[in-house]
Amino acid sequence: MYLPGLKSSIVAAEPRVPFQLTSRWIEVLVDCPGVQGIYTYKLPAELDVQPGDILSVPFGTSQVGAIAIRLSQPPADLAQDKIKEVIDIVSAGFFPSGYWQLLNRIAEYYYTPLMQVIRVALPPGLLGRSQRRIRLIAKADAATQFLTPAARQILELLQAQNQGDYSFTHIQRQVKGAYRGVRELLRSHLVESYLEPPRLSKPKRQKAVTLVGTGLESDITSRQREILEVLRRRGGDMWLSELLQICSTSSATLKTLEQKGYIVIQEREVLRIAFDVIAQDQPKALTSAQSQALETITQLDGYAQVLLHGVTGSGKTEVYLQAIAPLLNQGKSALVLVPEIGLTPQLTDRFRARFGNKVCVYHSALSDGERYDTWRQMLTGEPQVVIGTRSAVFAPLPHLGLIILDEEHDSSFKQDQPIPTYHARTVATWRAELENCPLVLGSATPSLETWVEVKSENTLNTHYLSLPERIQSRPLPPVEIVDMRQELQQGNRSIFSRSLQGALQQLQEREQQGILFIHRRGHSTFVSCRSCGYVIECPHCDVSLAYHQTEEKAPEILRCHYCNYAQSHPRHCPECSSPYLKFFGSGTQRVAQELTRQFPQLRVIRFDSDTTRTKGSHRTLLTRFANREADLLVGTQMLTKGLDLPQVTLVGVVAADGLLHLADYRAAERAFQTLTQVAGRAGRGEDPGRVILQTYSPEHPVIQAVQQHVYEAFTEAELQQRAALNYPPYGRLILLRLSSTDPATVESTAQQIAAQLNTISNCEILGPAPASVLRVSNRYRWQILLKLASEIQPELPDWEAMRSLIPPSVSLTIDVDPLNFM
Ligand SMILES: Nc1ncnc2c1ncn2[C@@H]1O[C@H](COP(=O)(O)OP(=O)(O)OP(=O)(O)O)[C@@H](O)[C@H]1O
Ligand SMILES: [Zn+2]
Ligand SMILES: [Zn+2]
Repeated sequence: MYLPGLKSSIVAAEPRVPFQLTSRWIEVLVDCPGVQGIYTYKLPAELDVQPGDILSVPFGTSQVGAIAIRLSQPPADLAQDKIKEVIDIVSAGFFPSGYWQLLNRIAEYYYTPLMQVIRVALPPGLLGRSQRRIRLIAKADAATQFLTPAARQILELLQAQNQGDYSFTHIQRQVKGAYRGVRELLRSHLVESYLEPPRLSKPKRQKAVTLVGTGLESDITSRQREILEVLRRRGGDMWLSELLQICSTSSATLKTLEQKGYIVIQEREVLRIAFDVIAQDQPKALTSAQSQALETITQLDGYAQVLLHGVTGSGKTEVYLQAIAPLLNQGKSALVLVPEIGLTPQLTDRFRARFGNKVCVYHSALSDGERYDTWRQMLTGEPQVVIGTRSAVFAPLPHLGLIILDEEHDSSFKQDQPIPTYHARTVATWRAELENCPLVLGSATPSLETWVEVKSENTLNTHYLSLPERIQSRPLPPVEIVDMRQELQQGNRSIFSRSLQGALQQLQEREQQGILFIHRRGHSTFVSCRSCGYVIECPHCDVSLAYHQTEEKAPEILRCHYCNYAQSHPRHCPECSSPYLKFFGSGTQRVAQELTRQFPQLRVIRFDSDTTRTKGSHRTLLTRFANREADLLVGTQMLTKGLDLPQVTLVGVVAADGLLHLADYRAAERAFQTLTQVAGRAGRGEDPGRVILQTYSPEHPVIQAVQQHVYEAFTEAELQQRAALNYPPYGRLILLRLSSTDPATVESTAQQIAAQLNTISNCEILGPAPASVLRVSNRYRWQILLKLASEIQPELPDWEAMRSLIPPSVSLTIDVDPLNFM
């Protein structure tokens, strides 16, 4: 089976099968406890079923709910008279029109079976928890004498009830032949059928701590006093779990305080989708660049792709907010996609301050219950704003008026695995097309893909909007580049240059705050023996183990950043027993320790994936920093994304080099984006900012471009190189990843597949080659990279056909438009 061309896929996703008038078939998704799959049913002639309708179908010995996905041909391997018939439509138009077209298009473009696409899109057990109900719609004065006895009996049953509304199962128990009876009543428009999502099972209760002390505490320790102080500063009322986390204290300590009468701990009800009360805020008076941008966006009618290119701190969020407000008044909804959940507390707070409880947050870290609640709220069709990470692009909002992708350049919008390996920006474009609404892509450092798409003159429906200045014409911070080779030559062996040391010294004196960016978490990237050169490696992966120590005297651990294997740090070299083991490369922990040593008075918060593992910890750490409980925030990549803290004046980049020398064709683009974004955190308030960028390659074009704040010049130069090598955005890439526990099988399979693919025209095949780290978690990994002219959907065998070439012990991922080449 071969796929149709790219351009036609939107059309191809629509059913264009020539149906006979008498028999039609439909593929439905059955999704009940224990069963999840796509099945084909026959359609009775009198039912007008559309994709997105909820149906009831016979399944085994019972009847279950199912979602109509697409009209189809009967499966070849089933006798037609064996195919069962759809019983009824339970709820017409349950999903927005075009939704299933979107999922089909994703399945096709990303070489993924539709079922796998549905799994990322829908919360599990959607239908299993819902209930079909029947209610009266008209006064039954006429025509009832023609009804069959069953239908009349049902009608009487409903009329006898106050609201004229019963569950279908109740009717079934009361009336014989309920199916036919209900169908008859539906056809005569006397009743309607609808699907009721389950009511919230049980309100969730959680412990809250309330301050009741007088402020005259005398019989408590200073530690306990500190806890009361934290509670007081936050208005005297906090969730227990939050207080425990912020104060790193135990329930026992809080119990003591309760016994002494300073606090009260009691259970309180929380909404499962909990949010703190946030002060209302009003729309701001826009700058002229903001007004121009807003005007263009609000005047759009139907599909359009808009790039909102605004330097860091130029007020893109305010434009989003004011573009959404009128939509809500028109009864429409908006979808806002953001890169990572660590970024969302601040952004969601801003949205909630403007739109209150019309805002829902949706991301993959929600529990099934929370995900389900949010879904239920979306399907009501009430105008609302959904903010979420990449999977929220599937949020089934009806009446979608606008899609926004904030920080559109960010690579966390791309899923590497499992399949479908979708990019939320690509899917958002299709979704906006299908819903006929605008898509706004916002960034200070747009991806080259978006830049080319919006800037090339022959595309219709694209708009380029620019916010070239910061709010209140604040300057972008000057970037000072420090050549670390010279520092060393001049006798400075510290990881901080003299310039950075001076700036750190000044922070506390001036009551300002700073951010230090480090490329890696952990302490050191690897440990090696000074006597024999042995490097300690992961037993399951072909990589060195990273050294972790959270603070001085804490346990020393070696950890694998690929498979998370951990062991304690050996005292002697496992190879030669020498005690001289040395650490190389510095991560966040090492930098934090070094800071404590050199600047003991400086209060530091570490912000990386090790310290933000638990739910709510991003928010907790950022709130502490915003409340000036620390002078310096030390962290990785996460710091670069959308933080808006006016009191931050200093940004330091400890070593830019780790970003510059990554071995993939996007390294320069990514390094430029990351460094520009992190630099953009400085000087967003009244006090001017300052950036100190330490590097061993000060002459590198990326470093130069970051210093001069020249996005466009950098981008044009980078695009020339991409064009010369036919890399994206000019050519397309598809990466096949193969892995197996058996090194020989995976290698030979990769070779066979590459040979098969060699027959595809217009396609260059690179590899097969072992992945840059061959073995991860004891699986050997090989890759085949396909390079294609842009706009061509290659005639790749479909997923099933490809799968059949591969022995069961080998796993395959087809990564379309890959960003990650590890
Ligand atoms: N018109 C305005 N008048 C006054 N303040 C504004 C205005 N618009 C935005 N701001 C404020 O300016 C600050 C920066 O805005 P915002 O965070 O939206 O910038 P941004 O463009 O998203 O930056 P980045 O890309 O760096 O995240 C915010 O504190 C915001 O409240
Ligand atoms: Zn050794
Ligand atoms: Zn490992």
